[in-house]
Amino acid sequence: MSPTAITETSSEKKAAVVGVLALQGAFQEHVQLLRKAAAQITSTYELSFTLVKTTAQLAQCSALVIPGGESTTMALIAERCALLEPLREFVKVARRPTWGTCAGMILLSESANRTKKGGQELIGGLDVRVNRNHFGRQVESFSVPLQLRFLGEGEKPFTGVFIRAPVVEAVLPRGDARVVAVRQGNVLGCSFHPELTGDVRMHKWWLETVIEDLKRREKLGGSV
Ligand SMILES: NC(=O)CC[C@H](N)C(=O)O
Repeated sequence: MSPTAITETSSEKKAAVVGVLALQGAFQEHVQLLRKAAAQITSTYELSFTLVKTTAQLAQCSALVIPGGESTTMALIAERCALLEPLREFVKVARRPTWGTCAGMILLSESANRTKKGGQELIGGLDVRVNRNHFGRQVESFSVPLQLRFLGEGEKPFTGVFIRAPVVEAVLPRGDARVVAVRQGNVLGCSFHPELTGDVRMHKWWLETVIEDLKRREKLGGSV
């Protein structure tokens, strides 16, 4: 994948693009919350947000969100648009910060069960096995207060919205788990839907990790 250029803006801020995969699912909600979160962050980077439907659009991005929706549909569309390999390269070779929510986390897992015969194409990046639809069907959707320690000690609980949500049932190669948020290097996954809460905290926290990554790449003298 070609390096992503950053450009100096008149305010001497460096511009960087964060993409939201827009093949299917709740991508608009993510864009709205990312914009709201970015407005609360002061940094030397001017972040802009874009919908990603093509390889060319992906190549502009320094980081990516993969939304909730239907992972099999998203994988199929990605395959038809020849986006699957570029996505794998983005996540696993370029190691760009990538956050998958619900179906997005399924796609970012190395292994998923309850897939149809023949299996499901995944992007991978997280050494976990997820169990799709672990928390039941659409009518069994629920929300529950979650204590997300990475948001800071003493923070009020975060509302976890679970809709046909997966669980991380194994951390590979170690074994059994029952996890709803997982981070491995540049890849973050969560079972729930922070973009449906209006609560900006998780998007803000993730964008701060993206900015850290941009700074690190700049220091290394590579592409941002
Ligand atoms: N809300 C969601 O993203 C549901 C994910 C869905 N169960 C799937 O397998 O893709």
